[in-house]
Amino acid sequence: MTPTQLRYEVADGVATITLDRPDRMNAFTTVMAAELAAAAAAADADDAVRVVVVTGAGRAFCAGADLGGGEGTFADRSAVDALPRGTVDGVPRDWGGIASLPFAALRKPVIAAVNGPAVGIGATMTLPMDVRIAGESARFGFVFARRGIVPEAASTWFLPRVVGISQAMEWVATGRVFDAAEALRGRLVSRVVPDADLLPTALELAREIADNTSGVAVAAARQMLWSMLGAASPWDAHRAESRALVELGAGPDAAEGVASFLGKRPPRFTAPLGDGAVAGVTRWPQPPPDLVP
Ligand SMILES: CCCCCCCCCCCCC[C@H](O)CC(=O)SCCNC(=O)CCNC(=O)[C@H](O)C(C)(C)COP(=O)(O)OP(=O)(O)OC[C@H]1O[C@@H](n2cnc3c(N)ncnc32)[C@H](O)[C@@H]1OP(=O)(O)O
Repeated sequence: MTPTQLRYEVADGVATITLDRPDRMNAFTTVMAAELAAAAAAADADDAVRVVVVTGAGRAFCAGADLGGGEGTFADRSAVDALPRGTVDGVPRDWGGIASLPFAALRKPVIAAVNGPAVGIGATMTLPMDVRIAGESARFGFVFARRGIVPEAASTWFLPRVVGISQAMEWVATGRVFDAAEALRGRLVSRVVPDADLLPTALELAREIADNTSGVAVAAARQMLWSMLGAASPWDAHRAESRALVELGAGPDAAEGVASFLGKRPPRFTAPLGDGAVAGVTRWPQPPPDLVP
């Protein structure tokens, strides 16, 4: 089904997802949540897609939950009051978890090109995206406490692991909106570029990955890096790495990686991603049984 609140385009091994409600600063709705999940699933299933780039149309990346009227917004208190209390479904299943966790579980790297304000779920959805690049006019805000609620989209797991507990607490406890320079100092973003250079920079990085690396090797490395954040010891990492090394080392991409180097030619990697278990590294994160849709 053609999405109505985002655009999904694939070119040169890169899927570009553009949040597309510029008149509402791409404010988030349940429709956008469902369309984001569908776009992440499409990118994961498409062997022609090696890397995903996410950005916003217009002057904002995403202004957070749409606090105005209309389908899937939060102006309607009766809709909010109707939400079940005390269950894992308190927040509609197609909400925070959908905005982030499908990107976390992707078997491909995700680059967020933050082109303006990213506030509330607009900020938290970027946390499982592996690389965040900001345009100079980007702003971020974990504003939840200023709206009387708490962070969502699994951000209380992701944010302290991305920026550290001290910086996470400062941004969450104040709820302030801060600029790209502060985001860079806090290591929320890896670089800040002029606005006009943002999408070209993100696409150049995406193509550098797509053109030079084995998809199955990057998928395995990505899932090990993230999943080891919860590991009990470096031995857990060593175990996963050893399993993946042996399996990938016997695979076609390892042979091609060596042959292309020795042959002084670009690599042509062909190993498929497989059925979701990549090189012995299972898909991460797996939802616990009581959260499986
Ligand atoms: C918050 C939910 C309450 C209901 C609780 C329900 C509980 C159960 C379910 C909860 C699950 C939802 C959780 C959600 O994911 C959490 C969030 O995302 S909270 C964050 C919500 N978003 C915001 O609070 C952002 C508010 N906006 C801003 O901070 C700023 O607008 C900006 C984005 C930093 C941009 O600033 P400026 O460039 O200065 O622009 P303006 O402020 O002047 O805004 C221009 C214009 O746009 C309107 N607008 C801005 N943001 C939103 C928005 N999110 N929704 C609707 N409208 C928005 C703003 O009012 C201005 O309108 P105008 O005055 O021009 O008519």
